[in-house]
Amino acid sequence: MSPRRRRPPVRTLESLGDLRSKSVVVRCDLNVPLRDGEITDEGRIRASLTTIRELREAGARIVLVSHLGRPGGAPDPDASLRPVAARLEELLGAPVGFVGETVGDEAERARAALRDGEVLLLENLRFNPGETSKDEAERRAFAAELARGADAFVSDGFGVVHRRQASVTELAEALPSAAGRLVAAELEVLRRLTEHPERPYTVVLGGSKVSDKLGVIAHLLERVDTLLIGGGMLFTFLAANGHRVGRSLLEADQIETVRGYLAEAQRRGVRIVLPGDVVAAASFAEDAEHQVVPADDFESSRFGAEGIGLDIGPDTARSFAEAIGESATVFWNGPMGVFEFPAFAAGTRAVAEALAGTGGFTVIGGGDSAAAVRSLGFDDESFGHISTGGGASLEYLEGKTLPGLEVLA
Ligand SMILES: Nc1ncnc2c1ncn2[C@@H]1O[C@H](COP(=O)(O)OP(=O)(O)O)[C@@H](O)[C@H]1O
Ligand SMILES: O=C(OP(=O)(O)O)[C@H](O)COP(=O)(O)O
Repeated sequence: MSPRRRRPPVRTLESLGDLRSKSVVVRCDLNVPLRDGEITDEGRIRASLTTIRELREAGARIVLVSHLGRPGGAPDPDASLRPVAARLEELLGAPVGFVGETVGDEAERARAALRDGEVLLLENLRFNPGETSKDEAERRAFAAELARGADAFVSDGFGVVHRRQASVTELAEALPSAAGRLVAAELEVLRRLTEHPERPYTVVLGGSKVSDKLGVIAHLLERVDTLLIGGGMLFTFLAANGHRVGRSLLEADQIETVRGYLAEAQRRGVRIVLPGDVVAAASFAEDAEHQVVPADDFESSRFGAEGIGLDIGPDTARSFAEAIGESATVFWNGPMGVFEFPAFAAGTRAVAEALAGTGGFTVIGGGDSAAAVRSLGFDDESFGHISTGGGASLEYLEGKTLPGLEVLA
């Protein structure tokens, strides 16, 4: 097992001193799922309230910043945070101002007009190329604009602490900075998973951010007993085992890497459970015709090579549930299928039921995973913890130093 670096604790709000009449920029992760402009899961908004309330009580002038989706550095009306401001105002029970830009004259005026305890939300950070630029100087320049006129920075967007982005890393360096209450609370739970996970320890991986998340497997193999692979991720594994996967999500350039993971797992005695059956659909659509097929013969469905895999099959769901039931610790990130379409939600539901039914310690991470279990009718209390960050918690669990935490140490 590779040596575990001890991670230094992050600075908390106390380190910022008296914030009365101070302008405080707060990085939240208000990246909520939207459908036809409606918020379908408001978990991340609710999770941000503790810090905002505390700063209001302290008399700070609060400037909230967040991203929503991946608009790619240019304005996109479908990714506006305006609906989030309206919902935040209701949940907070206090006015939340909104301006339709992140930086610029209008944003500056609104920031300067804030009085003690007032809250302003700026438009989507990712409408600006500087936010996600690979060039550090560009990120620094954008962070300097965000920092203008501010006295302090609070990092509370746990879902993005694994990103080296202007509002996460460079902004924290530009101002006196500290972790907010959400980030501190998330780290508290994740520490329990990294320091003394009770065994057997199972990690369930799915979702669609496959290229982001495949990389964590190398390090997870040093830490877990069992890995269950579903969601969009499973097809790269099937391809690595020589199977055809029609038009399913596939990271072709990762096939060799995945073969390496499979070999390494065998060497280490880690069990990687791959689906035995999957649901093939005629197209990526809510009402698509579909059929259960053996995972090793995906193109045998009536859709042939045109088929697209949208869920794990019922046998797989049963075997995943069994493995979860035998585990003392379970971490799950990424839905097992396209749960937003009821016809392809059964795998995700089965895994959620198994987690809810086990006596072990269970953690679910990720915006869509959290949205999935809530939309399927599970209470947050059915699980040990629901983390607001999927990629962030996975990278934390694999032992990485996360850039957004390093700058707060
Ligand atoms: N087989 C699949 N093909 C395409 N998308 C999938 C598949 N399985 C799950 N998904 C999608 O993955 C998305 C969530 O992925 P991701 O963002 O990685 O999870 P999280 O937000 O929980 O970290 C969901 O919108 C779901 O529809
Ligand atoms: O949804 C998020 O992450 P998650 O899907 O890993 O939970 C965060 O808002 C980060 O978004 P990003 O993966 O576009 O940087």
